[in-house]
Amino acid sequence: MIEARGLARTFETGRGKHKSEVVAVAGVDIDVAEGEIVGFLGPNGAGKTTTLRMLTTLLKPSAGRATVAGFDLATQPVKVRQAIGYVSQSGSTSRLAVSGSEIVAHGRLYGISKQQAETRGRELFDQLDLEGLWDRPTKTLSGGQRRRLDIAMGLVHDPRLVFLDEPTTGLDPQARANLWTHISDLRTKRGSTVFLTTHYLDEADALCDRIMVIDHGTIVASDTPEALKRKVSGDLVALTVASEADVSAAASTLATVATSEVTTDGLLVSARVTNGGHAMPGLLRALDAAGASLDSIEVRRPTLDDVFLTMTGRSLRESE
Ligand SMILES: Nc1ncnc2c1ncn2[C@@H]1O[C@H](COP(=O)(O)OP(=O)(O)OP(=O)(O)O)[C@@H](O)[C@H]1O
Repeated sequence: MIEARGLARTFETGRGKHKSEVVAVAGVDIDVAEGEIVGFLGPNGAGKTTTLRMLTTLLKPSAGRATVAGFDLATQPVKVRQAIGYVSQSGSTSRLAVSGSEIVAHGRLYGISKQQAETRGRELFDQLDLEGLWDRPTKTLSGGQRRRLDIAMGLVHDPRLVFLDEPTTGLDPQARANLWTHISDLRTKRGSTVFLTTHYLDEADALCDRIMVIDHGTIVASDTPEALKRKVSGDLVALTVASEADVSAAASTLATVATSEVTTDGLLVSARVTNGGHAMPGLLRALDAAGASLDSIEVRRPTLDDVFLTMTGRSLRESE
């Protein structure tokens, strides 16, 4: 569905002697198969939106080439546009419009008849939990309803490939989880391929078959969420000791089973351990024998944030 090679974009900023270049996307290769839900993850300013805007023909690449939905980005941009749906970060619904007429007008822009657009629009309202809102002014919709209307607009011409730019930003947790269900339904009920950007790790984890991580305009990882997490060696074991006097005994005992360096922060002593749950009984006995008193112990499976940390040396949350 998407095959991009060396896709790059630089921007010129400033004037005269203040002129400089910003490398927004440094040359990325992207492959997305039919029916996949792929998440494009990265901190603010990493190059997600710029990549999406290039793939949707809204921005000319400075270098590289791509085929999108079977058409060449450079030579067949109109065909690409007709074959894809794009839901931007800010959405495209006017606040002054009425929901149903907005979607019909949008369908007309794609060259489908008024009647076809109305039939498709009502079907999408049904699928996206917007029943009863056809005649409602868009300004009276809740944030979640408005976002789902944006998605319906992006789907009215029945595209095989849908691009969603940060679909759940600004929604409350319940509306986000609800939208995730609708996004996975796009694949199961409509057979759509979905390429979405997000900075929410839980969203990428819950929704995507595959995740591509972009940082400073370069793709630093691309795999299933599970495979990415497996690349981080070991679970995090975090011990909170009872007093400062226990720190050194706890640290040296943890070091005997750790696969990473042991770090200490106040009363917290932590390290990565292969199969943390399995190592726990032996570790507790050894801590006891070493005379280290504990307040609490936590074993945490690697998260996508740990993946980002391993790949880039900083936390995705920090970099935001
Ligand atoms: N029109 C422009 N002119 C100059 N610089 C730009 C322009 N558009 C984007 N950039 C720069 O390119 C880089 C990538 O921006 P982009 O919007 O693609 O990031 P992003 O990953 O989508 O970020 P966010 O999560 O904040 O939306 C940033 O440094 C940004 O400031």
